[in-house]
Amino acid sequence: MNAARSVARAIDALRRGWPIAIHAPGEAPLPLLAIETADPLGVAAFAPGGDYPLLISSGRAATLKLTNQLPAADPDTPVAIEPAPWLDFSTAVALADPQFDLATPLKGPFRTMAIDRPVASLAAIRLARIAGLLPAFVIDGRDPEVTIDPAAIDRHQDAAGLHLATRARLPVEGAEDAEIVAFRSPDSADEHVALLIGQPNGSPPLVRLHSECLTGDVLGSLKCDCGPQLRAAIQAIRANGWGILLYLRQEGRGIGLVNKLRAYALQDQGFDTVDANTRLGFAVDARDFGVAARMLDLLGQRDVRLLTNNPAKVAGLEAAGVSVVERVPHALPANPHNARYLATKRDRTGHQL
Ligand SMILES: Nc1nc2c(ncn2[C@@H]2O[C@H](COP(=O)(O)OP(=O)(O)OP(=O)(O)O)[C@@H](O)[C@H]2O)c(=O)[nH]1
Ligand SMILES: [Zn+2]
Repeated sequence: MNAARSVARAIDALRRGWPIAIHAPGEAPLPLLAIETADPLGVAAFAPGGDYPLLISSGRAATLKLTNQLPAADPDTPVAIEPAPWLDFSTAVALADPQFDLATPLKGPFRTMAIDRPVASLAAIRLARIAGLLPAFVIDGRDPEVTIDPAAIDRHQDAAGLHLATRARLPVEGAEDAEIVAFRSPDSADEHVALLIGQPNGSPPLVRLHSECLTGDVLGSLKCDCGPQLRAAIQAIRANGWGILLYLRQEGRGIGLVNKLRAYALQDQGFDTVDANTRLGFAVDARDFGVAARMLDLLGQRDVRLLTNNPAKVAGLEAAGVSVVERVPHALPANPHNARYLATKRDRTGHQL
């Protein structure tokens, strides 16, 4: 089966609570069922013996103190938990979902076990993020119908298939001469867009990489700085003469809307934006700026002036072959609701604010 189709089928199955199996070359198949969408009947059908191991990510395992270590350098690193008589469905949910961490003490003890299918296990954690689900699975049940090769999941992340789909004039507030360009890829359903503002004048464009933030961009959330940054970027590009705003469909720094809102719920409990992502089992920043580099390439731009406070964006673009000739700061005034978020970005994720 075509790789893109197999990823789409696997995502669909996981989101419906159906099992899938990951077949990595040279490894035994890894059957799995996402805990978030499972129910007791589904688990009983998948693992009729009632004795099943779980697979979670290292950040979640470190939060649960299941490993005597900090999260692994690659936060997608998988950790397997041994079957135990007290590991029932509600305990599996508690291991997967941090929302009740503070309220309910976990039954236990839980022991980790060696990962015998490392390629498939890592692919499972990545697939959960792509599907917008918590990275936690019941594993080693009955061999399911839907199967997927980890190479298909890697391809899903690859920007090479991205192409220009269409373009049109789009007058926007602050830039009435703008043009919108939409991109598509056969490997992923995300439709990224670029807003081209002003006319090229021979100098490198002023570029803003904006990651989707439904709450900030559309609803006017005061918890982050996305909405004001989006509008200020259009103004700054217009004032510069010309440039490009890339609107990247990487909601929640790449973990998806629902997981971002789970992170917000953890922030309501007092965790900061960094620890909230880790408790959920995700990387602090799961974005891939290769997509942005490919869009710039398709627009014929290899040298850019980048509007950002985030050195990781500069590094990510450079690693993907774009030359960032200048970083232009893009800080906006704080409000009482986002002051801590901005301070965390400055103190913990290297933002130059
Ligand atoms: N996971 C998570 N994502 C968040 C949170 N707050 C905002 N975001 C997401 O962060 C992204 C916005 O980050 P950006 O403004 O593009 O980038 P940045 O890394 O802050 O760097 P700048 O270019 O300096 O703004 C959007 O996808 C938001 O949805 C949060 O608390 N948790
Ligand atoms: Zn935001």
